[in-house]
Amino acid sequence: MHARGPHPRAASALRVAVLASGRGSNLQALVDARDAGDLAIDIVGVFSDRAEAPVLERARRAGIRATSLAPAGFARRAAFDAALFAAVDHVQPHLIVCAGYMRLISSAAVRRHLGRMINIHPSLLPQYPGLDTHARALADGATEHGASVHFVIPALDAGPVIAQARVPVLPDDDAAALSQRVLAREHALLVRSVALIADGRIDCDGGHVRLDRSPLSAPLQLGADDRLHAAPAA
Ligand SMILES: Nc1nc2c(c(=O)[nH]1)N[C@@H](CN(C=O)c1ccc(C(=O)N[C@@H](CCC(=O)O)C(=O)O)cc1)CN2
Ligand SMILES: NCC(=O)N[C@@H]1O[C@H](COP(=O)([O-])[O-])[C@@H](O)[C@H]1O
Repeated sequence: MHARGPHPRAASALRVAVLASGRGSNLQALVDARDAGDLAIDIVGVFSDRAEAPVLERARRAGIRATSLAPAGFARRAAFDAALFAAVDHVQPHLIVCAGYMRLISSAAVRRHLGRMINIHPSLLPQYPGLDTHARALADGATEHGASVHFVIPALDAGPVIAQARVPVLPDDDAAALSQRVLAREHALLVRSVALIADGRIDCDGGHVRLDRSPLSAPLQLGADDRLHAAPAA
């Protein structure tokens, strides 16, 4: 990939809001990369649907605004999403990162943020959208598994894929072992993907991922060097 000039927004860091429901190791990877000077982002807020999610404490420890909203307080999914994204929009993010956010986001909310919302998913999409991906891969006898970073569209886990990380499935793997091996690669995958967006090198145009303003023919691949590389020609 040839280096290009930074995005016109280079004067200010990419404002990133994170949506998460769980332990927050992917958020932590973004925080650590930011603090190490490896990622030019300003994490402007972390938002969760679960008040007890450990990700919120990670955010607070990092000095990041942490907000939770209980879906039980809303009659409909769309009403919950309207309230949640009103809080998200209030911090004016350039990019929203779903990092273990375990709710289907209503179409209206997705459409308002099309091209500005990404998700990290624990499978090699389009394989295994949805939940329980590791158990499903094992049940199928898959020999390879991994994670994908994709732009979010209304259809679940169906948006254009930016980058993937691949891991082997080992004969004695159970879902826990496989998920740990995948998770260990997710952190670099997410950091590098967000870095390309922050540098203005990756965007989404008409439902297609572009790298340096040219259509990306296949997802970038995370190498052993923890950097993203063009997929080998088929
Ligand atoms: N409209 C979209 N919303 C979301 C997407 C997306 O691509 N389009 N990605 C997800 C993240 N995700 C997988 O990566 C995912 C999240 C939630 C679910 C799901 O079935 N959730 C259930 C509740 C499950 C539970 O509470 O344990 C639900 O919302 O009813 C599947 C996949 C983020 N949202
Ligand atoms: N369908 C969405 C989904 O399953 N996302 C997955 O949730 C985990 C969150 O871990 P973390 O809270 O430690 O970042 C990650 O493995 C991520 O891929």
